[in-house]
Order: sequence, then C-alpha cells, then structure tokens
Amino acid sequence: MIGRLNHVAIAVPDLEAAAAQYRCTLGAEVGPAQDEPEHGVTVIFITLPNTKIELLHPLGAESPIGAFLAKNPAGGIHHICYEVEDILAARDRLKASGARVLGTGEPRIGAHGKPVLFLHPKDFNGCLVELEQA
Ligand SMILES: CC[C@@H](C(=O)O)C(=O)SCCNC(=O)CCNC(=O)[C@H](O)C(C)(C)COP(=O)(O)OP(=O)(O)OC[C@H]1O[C@@H](n2cnc3c(N)ncnc32)[C@H](O)[C@@H]1OP(=O)(O)O
Ligand SMILES: [Co+2]
Repeated sequence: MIGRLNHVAIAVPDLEAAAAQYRCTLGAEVGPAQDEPEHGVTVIFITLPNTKIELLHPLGAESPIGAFLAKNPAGGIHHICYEVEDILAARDRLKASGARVLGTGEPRIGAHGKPVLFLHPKDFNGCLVELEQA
C-alpha cells in the first residue's frame, strides 16, 4: 500500500541555523521557509536526489511539535512520510487493522498542497507516520 518515501521530518530548535547547515555544510538544495498555520509549524524542505528532508519548527502556542522539542531540545527525527495512491482507502484499511489515525481522521492539506494524515507513533514502532496522497 505505501509507496515512495516522500520526506523525513526533523524538528529543529533554530530553523535558519539548520537550513544553513544543510546548505553550506552539507551542500544541499534548500528551499524557502513556509508557514503552515493550520499545522502549527514552519517548514523548510531540502531536496535530495531520492527524497526530501522537512525541517520543522513550531508556529504558535498550540504547535504539535512543541512538546517534542521540549523533550528533545537539540531537535530530532519527528516523522516519516510515505506516499499512498488513495489516502481514504489507506486510512480505512489502517483503521480496520487497529491503527489510530490522529486528529479528526479526515485528511488535511499538507505542505505540498496534497491531502495528509498522521498515524500514532505507538502503533508504528515509536515512529510517527504521515501519509500523503501521491
Ligand atoms: C506541514 C504539514 C505536514 C506536511 O505536509 O509535511 C507536516 O508534517 S505537519 C507536522 C506536525 N504535525 C503533527 O505532528 C501532527 C500529528 N501529531 C500529533 O497529533 C501529536 O503530536 C502526537 C503524535 C499525537 C503527540 O501528541 P501528544 O499526545 O499531545 O504528545 P505527547 O508528548 O503526550 O506524546 C504521547 C507519546 O507519544 C510520543 N511521541 C510524541 N511525538 C512523537 C514523535 N514525533 N515520534 C515518536 N514518538 C512521539 C511521546 O514521547 C509520548 O510517549 P510516552 O512518553 O512513552 O507516553
Ligand atoms: Co511532514
């Protein structure tokens, strides 16, 4: 059911410092900062030959990554995002298998303008999983 690895997300305490490290130290192609108020984050995407890295920083007091950064003040890998052909079919199959779909359970539009859903990390070996419609 899952397809390509769309991105690996890293929560960072200093977005510009992290972007500069990827640009200057690692020589990667670094995009602009994008505020995503509906998701409570500011993101910067780094394009690699085979996938993307999503640098995440909290936006607003209710950010879903606030608690994560409080527990991991130096930052850390926050989630992985897999592409799926049909996000509603994937959601229904996962729910039937007992996985917890986070939030309302309805897809929301993500940073790439496509529907996304999140699955509880406790149901996936301690790893928060994002699904994005391909
Ligand atoms: C820009 C849009 C989009 C895109 O298009 O790419 C994004 O990527 S947005 C990214 C941010 N959005 C989200 O993360 C939404 C989904 N997240 C959530 O709903 C919550 O953050 C959560 C995963 C349900 C956790 O929230 P909460 O229960 O309030 O936090 P706790 O701190 O109490 O955590 C409970 C439990 O789970 C562990 N945990 C939390 N986050 C992670 C994580 N990222 N990876 C692994 N484990 C995680 C946490 O440690 C707690 O465990 P215990 O201490 O053992 O109970
Ligand atoms: Co993401």
